[in-house]
Amino acid sequence: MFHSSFPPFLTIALTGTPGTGKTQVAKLLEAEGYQVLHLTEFICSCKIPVERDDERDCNIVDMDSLEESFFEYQKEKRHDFENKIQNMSLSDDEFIQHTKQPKNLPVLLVESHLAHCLCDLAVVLRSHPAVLKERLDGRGYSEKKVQENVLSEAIDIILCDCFDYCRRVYEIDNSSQKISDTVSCVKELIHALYEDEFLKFRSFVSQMNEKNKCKCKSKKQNISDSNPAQPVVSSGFAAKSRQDVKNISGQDLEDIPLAELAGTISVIEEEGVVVYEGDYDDALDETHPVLMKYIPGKNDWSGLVD
Ligand SMILES: Nc1ncnc2c1ncn2[C@@H]1O[C@H](COP(=O)(O)OP(=O)(O)O)[C@@H](O)[C@H]1O
Repeated sequence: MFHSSFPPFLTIALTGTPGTGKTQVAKLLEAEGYQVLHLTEFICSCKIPVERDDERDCNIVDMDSLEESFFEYQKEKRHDFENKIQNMSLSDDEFIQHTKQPKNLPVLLVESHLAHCLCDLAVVLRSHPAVLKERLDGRGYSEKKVQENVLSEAIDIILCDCFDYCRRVYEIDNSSQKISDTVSCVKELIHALYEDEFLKFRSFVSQMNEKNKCKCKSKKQNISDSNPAQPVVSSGFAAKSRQDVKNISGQDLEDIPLAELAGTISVIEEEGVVVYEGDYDDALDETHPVLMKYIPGKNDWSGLVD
């Protein structure tokens, strides 16, 4: 019999271009009791090797070393969670109720523009380039650094990156939101995501038991196999605001090979919306990432919860 005594413990990336609000949102969630890892602080406290790139005015982190330390940390967090629920005997419904309390939600939210490289689920905070520029101008960054970040947001660099690493990707556009609304969006999303992963996991376990198949390779892989292949549509700032971005950053997007910047995913513009059509197979073990745009109060979770 396939047996799993513990429900899943998830790590979810809270990622986005600098200035999109990751740190502030994560701090507010932490204050409510959610488990948050601020990756920049973690990199310092674990003494992960970092090289300075003076030309681009940024730090380059040794990702192998970061991965190693992060997976150890994640393992500890999962063990803590398993120890906590070890002696509770809750039905599935009771367990889901239990997780409604932030401190009981078995989710580690990892906040950083690198977080999606370490997690297989991602929430991407997005801000319109004009809004982002205003926020970054107030930070005392060099003009070049502001331009680079604004451009990166305009052409969905972080979002595209997420498709290389994550099996489920969600974006929240906070350009015209109050920060408290963004926090509510993230909360609703991570609870719904947990419930969905939990139900899929349970259904997987019972299917395995029914069929009495012990040969499953990995729980995670099988759960993600049930995601349907879908074309992915982004908020497409690049397409909507080519001229805006040119005005703001002084760079002409016409000169930039978008598909090249977007890595393995080719970018096609269709009627003002950027459609990503990708051959994700190599990067994602034949699974297809699912991108959902979060619209406050309007999301239909039926596509998410089976
Ligand atoms: N809806 C919003 N969501 C997130 N941040 C917002 C929002 N509106 C304004 N902000 C402001 O944008 C800034 C984002 O900064 P920060 O959280 O440090 O971004 P990051 O960590 O992504 O670099 C903060 O000053 C925050 O108060």
